[in-house]
Amino acid sequence: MTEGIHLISNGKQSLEEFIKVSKAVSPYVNYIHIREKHRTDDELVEWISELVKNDISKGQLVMNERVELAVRTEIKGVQLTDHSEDVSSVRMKYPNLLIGRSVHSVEEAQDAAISGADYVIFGHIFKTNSKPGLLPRGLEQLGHLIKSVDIPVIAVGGITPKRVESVMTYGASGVAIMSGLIDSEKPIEEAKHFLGGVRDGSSR
Ligand SMILES: Cc1nc(C(=O)O)sc1CCOP(=O)(O)O
Repeated sequence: MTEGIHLISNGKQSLEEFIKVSKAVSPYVNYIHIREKHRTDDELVEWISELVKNDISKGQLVMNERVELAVRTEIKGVQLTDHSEDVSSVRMKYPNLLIGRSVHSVEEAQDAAISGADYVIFGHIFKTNSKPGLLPRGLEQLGHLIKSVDIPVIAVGGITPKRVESVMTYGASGVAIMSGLIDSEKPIEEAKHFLGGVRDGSSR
């Protein structure tokens, strides 16, 4: 299942800081994405092994872009982008790997779906400091994109607990969150709010 809550690392925390947040929120989130573009493969292998030592399941971990590293470390999945290997070639090589694709248009989403992605992440929906200077795409575009594909669409960008219900009402299967959990002073409380929103929104 790809629905629910995806936590995404912000590329700015130390491993220790990220482990702290991950441990706190892991009971409330479905997936934990390691999105640390500037780090070496060796560093990321260490991230995975330390997260696992801290009771984060490999089944919860998703690696941004680095497919071979995800396969080698036997974690759950990869999040592909327009800079990474194609969905179709990854799907052909690794039939059982969870494959998400980050998309920014209906065309990209449809291509990902046809190519065998399990889900797409679409954004950014709301204005967010994590994507400075770029116009948000908004709920209407989210709703339109969701209707144009038959795989789950996860909403990303400026997601707060209060906004979860609105994206779920537009048909999202879940939300991906960076600052809403990473920068929170009370990540457990915040994660519970996010989870409440996802549950209420999806039961509509
Ligand atoms: C990782 C990411 N991808 C986006 C996209 O639009 O594809 S927006 C984003 C950052 C989301 O951060 P926050 O939860 O702090 O708004």
